[in-house]
Amino acid sequence: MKWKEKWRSNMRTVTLRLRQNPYLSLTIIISLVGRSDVDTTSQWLAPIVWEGTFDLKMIDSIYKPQNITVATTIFALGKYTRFLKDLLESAEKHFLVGYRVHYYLFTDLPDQVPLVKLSEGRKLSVIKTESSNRWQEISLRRMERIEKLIEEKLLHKVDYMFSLDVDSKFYAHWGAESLADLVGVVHAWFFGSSTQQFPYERRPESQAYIPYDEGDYYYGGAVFGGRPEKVLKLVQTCRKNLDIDRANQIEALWQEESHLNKYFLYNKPTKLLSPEYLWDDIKKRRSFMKVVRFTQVVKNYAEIRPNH
Ligand SMILES: CC(=O)N[C@H]1[C@@H](OP(=O)(O)OP(=O)(O)OC[C@H]2O[C@@H](n3ccc(=O)[nH]c3=O)[C@H](O)[C@@H]2O)O[C@H](CO)[C@H](O)[C@@H]1O
Ligand SMILES: [Mn+2]
Repeated sequence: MKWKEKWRSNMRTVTLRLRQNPYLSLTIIISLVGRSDVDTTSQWLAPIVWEGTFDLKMIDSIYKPQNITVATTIFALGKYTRFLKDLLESAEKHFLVGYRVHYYLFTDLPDQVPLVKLSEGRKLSVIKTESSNRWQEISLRRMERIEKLIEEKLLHKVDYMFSLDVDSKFYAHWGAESLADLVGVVHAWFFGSSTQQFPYERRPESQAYIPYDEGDYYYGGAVFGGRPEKVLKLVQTCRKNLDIDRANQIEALWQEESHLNKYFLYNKPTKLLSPEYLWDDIKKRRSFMKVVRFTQVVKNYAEIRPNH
């Protein structure tokens, strides 16, 4: 066969394969052009994880042989227990599949924890926790509870950890590409906004204060993680600053999320997860979102929270 004929026949096969598998075409296009539509590194050269920026096979070949365990804290107090079933079931389908995951579930209502079948190597521990009559308090006290858990159970025992909001659901793959020393997620609603528009705490009286001329990203409080010793420093600092604020009778605009943003401003995350890792069901899908991996589900705030 002449080389021209051979070339034509090869191209016919490639075209046919691509037609049969549109996902393959998309993967090839993304890998050819990369992600020129979004930033894939921060100014301090931390990767920002987007679909099309990582080779999963390569990543799994690094982490799988290490037989790592990833602890995951979830708080479900009061009526928020209703989110557990969907969150856990979807996590078993998409979250670090094939890895050891230990869910630590904090709740005041252990009886309402649904029975969800966990895959091999995965387990769930329930930690009985007192509730509060203010949702703000429930949310921000996660910091001190995670601090205690790390000190008592996680330090030097697990490799990585995440804290996840319970009013959430996984829709697609979330794997080992998300692991690093210190991990934050870029908040979907403030991705692309100017730093002046970020809802950082702007009152100098609060420990979470960030002046208008500072800032780089706005991180969501719903997802953070990393190595236990790094997360310990984070939650400990936030807890101390929350204590000082409490003594001064001031509560930051977005509670612990404001303190988290202050911490990340001066202690940069080593990996940033794109809004693929924290989208919102009520938010219109944008063209840069090739995949939605994890989202906040719709909730009726007035009905579900203990206060408004
Ligand atoms: C998407 C995102 O980044 N969300 C953050 C945002 O609002 P959200 O509206 O997401 O806050 P939220 O009502 O989901 O509360 C945060 C979390 O606290 C827990 N919870 C809260 C109330 C309750 O009655 N029972 C209960 O268990 C639960 O785990 C929930 O996921 O701001 C909060 C602080 O103001 C937190 O930083 C959230 O992580
Ligand atoms: Mn939430």
